[in-house]
Amino acid sequence: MAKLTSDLSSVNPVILVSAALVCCVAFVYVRSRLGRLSSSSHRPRSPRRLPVIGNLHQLGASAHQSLHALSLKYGPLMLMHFGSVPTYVVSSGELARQVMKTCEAEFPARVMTEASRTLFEGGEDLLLNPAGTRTTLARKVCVSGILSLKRVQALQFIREEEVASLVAKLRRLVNDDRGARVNLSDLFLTLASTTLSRAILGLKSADESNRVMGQLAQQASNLLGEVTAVGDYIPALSWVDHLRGLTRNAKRVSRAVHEFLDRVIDEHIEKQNDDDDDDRKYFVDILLELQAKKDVIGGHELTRKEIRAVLLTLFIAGIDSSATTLECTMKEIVKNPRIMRKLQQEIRGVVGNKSNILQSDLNQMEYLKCVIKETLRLHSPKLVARQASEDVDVGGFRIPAKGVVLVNVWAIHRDPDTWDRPLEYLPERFVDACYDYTGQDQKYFPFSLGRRICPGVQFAMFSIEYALANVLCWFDWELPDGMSAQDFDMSAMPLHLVPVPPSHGSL
Ligand code: HEM
Repeated sequence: MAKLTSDLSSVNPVILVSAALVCCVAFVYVRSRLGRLSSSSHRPRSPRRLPVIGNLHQLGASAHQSLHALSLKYGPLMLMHFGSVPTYVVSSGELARQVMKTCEAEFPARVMTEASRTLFEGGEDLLLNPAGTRTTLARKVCVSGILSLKRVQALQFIREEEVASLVAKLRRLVNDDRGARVNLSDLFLTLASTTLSRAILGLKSADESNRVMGQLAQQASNLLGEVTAVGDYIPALSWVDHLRGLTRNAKRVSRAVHEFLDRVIDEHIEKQNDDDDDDRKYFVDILLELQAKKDVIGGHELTRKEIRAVLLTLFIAGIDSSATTLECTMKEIVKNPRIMRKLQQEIRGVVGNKSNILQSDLNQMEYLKCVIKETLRLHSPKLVARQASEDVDVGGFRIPAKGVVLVNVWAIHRDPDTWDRPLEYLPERFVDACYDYTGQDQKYFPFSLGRRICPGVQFAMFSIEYALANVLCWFDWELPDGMSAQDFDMSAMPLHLVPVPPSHGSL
């Protein structure tokens, strides 16, 4: 002890102070490491991030693909930071089910961006960001009112007329200019847009207003898909969006959409009393009736703003998704001539000598249904977002209130543990398989799962099956300029194909 004391007393005081300082620093470091370790055990793994931008630099041109590649390293639930927004990325079916179904009450809302707040007049949209009874109201309005099976069937005349007009256009082209190619991307977009404009607002397809609404819906949809709004991720830099004109553009589109919808709603209010034909009621008429009843749910009366929001949501949700499914199916089957032949044989076998296809014929087209399911496996919406309303545990990790979750549907639909040859287009995988669109299966959910599942499934399916059956029954399809199926590039936009008279002759 004396030795020790004397030894210590003989040490230079500068060395003593330095040693004490080093010990303090070491203590603080070890404590902070231990602290971080204990809190990170409740946090998923994260790729390394940069100051300010977080992990934004790791998102390539296709965010879903970049996120999938990172998830292979960091696991099926990883934490990323897009600017200042902590985002939990889910890449397994089991975790997707937990977020979207088991914990659906804790994840009631989609994520609002500056563009959606502007378009939906402050973000109170019933469908994008609902809360409480408004959610129930919105779902009721959509599911049992405007998108019910009865209503969707009653509007079959619109699908028939619009598809007949597309077929007539193609027939004229084949007769007048054989071998000419058509821009199928454009034709499908117009078909989806005119069909929905008629069903939602009753706008006649030949009217200028139908075309204008289609364009406005497209602009609104582009705004919502705008991932480059810097302010959504780094609020301090939102002035960049002002400088780039993004904010001004969103306001302009929002104003134009609302003025347009207001005009149409007023016209329908004027006409409401003269027209009692229930089968000719459009979605806007149903909403106005619900508004007039005033007792939709708990005495809540639909406001004009809410009606506009529901109408706009239907346009945005319905047009691109339907057109993309039609376009991707045609791309996949021109790339796979065996599938095209098998499908045409089925369709033509069912239609026989009839000169038009009936809605009831579609029930016998089993292979057509498998083809569409396979298209939706590979080409349905890629990322679905949710925001937690309170702290919630997912996969053993705590996601805090306001935490954003991105479900990578693209990756789940290609999971090699679920799907044999996952990258190949094989409609046969759905023959005798029990996958459907009801969101029962965590491995396959192109229309989503849980309480936010797409309420437009039936409308979409009737429209897509009917359009494809017609386009494939009355025409054969070739690639332009003698291109072979192997050389066809799936990512080529727009899709140009050459319609020719069917090999069995009748056009
Ligand atoms: C192939 C075509 C379609 C696909 C693949 C599709 C898929 C989806 C998906 C994945 C969602 C997101 C659900 C979520 O956030 O969990 C959604 C929402 C929605 N879809 Fe569709 N959809 C299609 C067509 C349609 C059509 C034609 C309509 C209307 C006529 C429609 C109306 C809606 C509405 C209103 C929502 C919002 C529901 C809510 O927020 O609760 N969809 N759709």
